[in-house]
Amino acid sequence: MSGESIARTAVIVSVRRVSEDMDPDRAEETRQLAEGLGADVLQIRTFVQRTPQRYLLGKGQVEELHDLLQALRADLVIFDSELTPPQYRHMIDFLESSVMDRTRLILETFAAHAHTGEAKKRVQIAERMFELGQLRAMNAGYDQQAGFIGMRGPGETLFQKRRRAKKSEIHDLREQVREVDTRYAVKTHTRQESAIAKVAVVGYTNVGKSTLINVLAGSELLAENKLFATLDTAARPAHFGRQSAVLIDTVGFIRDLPESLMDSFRSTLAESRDADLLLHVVDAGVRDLQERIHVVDTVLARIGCADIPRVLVFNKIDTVDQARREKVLLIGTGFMISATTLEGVDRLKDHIAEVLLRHVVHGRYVIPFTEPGARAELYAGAVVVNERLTARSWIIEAAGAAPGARLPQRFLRKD
Ligand SMILES: Nc1nc2c(ncn2[C@@H]2O[C@H](COP(=O)(O)OP(=O)(O)OP(=O)(O)O)[C@@H](O)[C@H]2O)c(=O)[nH]1
Ligand SMILES: [Mg+2]
Repeated sequence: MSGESIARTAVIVSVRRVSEDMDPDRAEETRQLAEGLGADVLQIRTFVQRTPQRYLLGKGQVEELHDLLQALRADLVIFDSELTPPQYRHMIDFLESSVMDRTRLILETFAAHAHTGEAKKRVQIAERMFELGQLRAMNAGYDQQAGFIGMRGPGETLFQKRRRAKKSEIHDLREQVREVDTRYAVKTHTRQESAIAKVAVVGYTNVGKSTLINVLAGSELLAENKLFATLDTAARPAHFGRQSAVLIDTVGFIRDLPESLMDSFRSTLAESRDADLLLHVVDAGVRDLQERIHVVDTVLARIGCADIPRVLVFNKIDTVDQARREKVLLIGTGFMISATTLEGVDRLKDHIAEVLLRHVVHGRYVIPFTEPGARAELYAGAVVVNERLTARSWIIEAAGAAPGARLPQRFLRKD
């Protein structure tokens, strides 16, 4: 896998069982992924699988696909599902063109968008793990085909050699990102101690997470109309009323996110785990909105974020008509906004301020000059809104402290 764009003419193939409906959203998403890598998609072709096929498509269907590729002069065929290693090999042999499946397409997309050293290494880990999985599956397949389970043939030795090489590559790469993973852990820990509220912006890919953070924090994170534009998490300070918070931009999710990517990006994804609040951003304009919400909820649960307070944000509301707005409201309670026209953004900000306030110990502290340690504690554990001096003390107004922060409560004046 190169990570370079695949400037080619492509046909997307969607295979469904007789009992299944065509899933146009999935095929469309595959098209977006392919186009994001520079492919020119000539056609989306659906095949119906009447009986389970060892090679996904029947003999006649593979011939039909072969002829279609020739007629269109397409040099790449993309399956919008995952192929098993034997299916993949079979398609390459029979179709005489390059073959990709959904997993490879997503891996390529990540590879193409990885700009930092860290992201590049994580993608490499995912690629090696994917290849290792393919090796294992192929080996198991050969064993079954040849019927010599347990026999030590030359093929097995080669397999073992390759497997060892992959494993050692994965080990080395993991060592290289371990330091970064530790830094994540330390950062999380420090932030918990300083008790500045943390708001993680999560959601399906391309819904406008980075754009929303830029609006809320006045930042300039990369935001573009591409799936997986963001591959590194980023933190940006923002203010909601008198509350300070850190906004966290995160890697987007997608249905069937390859396991290997899920694994190698786990620590980045888990950045959201100690958030005080999750903004789950969705694109109000997509048809499969509910399914996408479900995909995101499932991943959030898997990475340990199920119990964090959550706000649904229906973004891109500028792209939908009134009828759709009403439909969206039936899907769930949330905020309708547009991160580009800014409609609804102020209401969302007020709501975030309110939620953060619920977490906050807000008060006026009178700390004598003889207790500089208490003043330091307050600065570390809360957001200082105002400070003035009298002859003997600091009078400090503080907010923004999360529950559990160590604050010099003995100096708190309740008035
Ligand atoms: N029309 C419209 N477009 C928007 C809105 N918000 C974001 N966009 C566009 O949607 C595209 C994706 O925005 P990003 O902010 O990169 O989305 P993301 O969720 O961070 O995407 P990934 O990092 O790729 O997962 C960009 O082209 C944005 O300009 C909106 O409210 N309305
Ligand atoms: Mg982004």
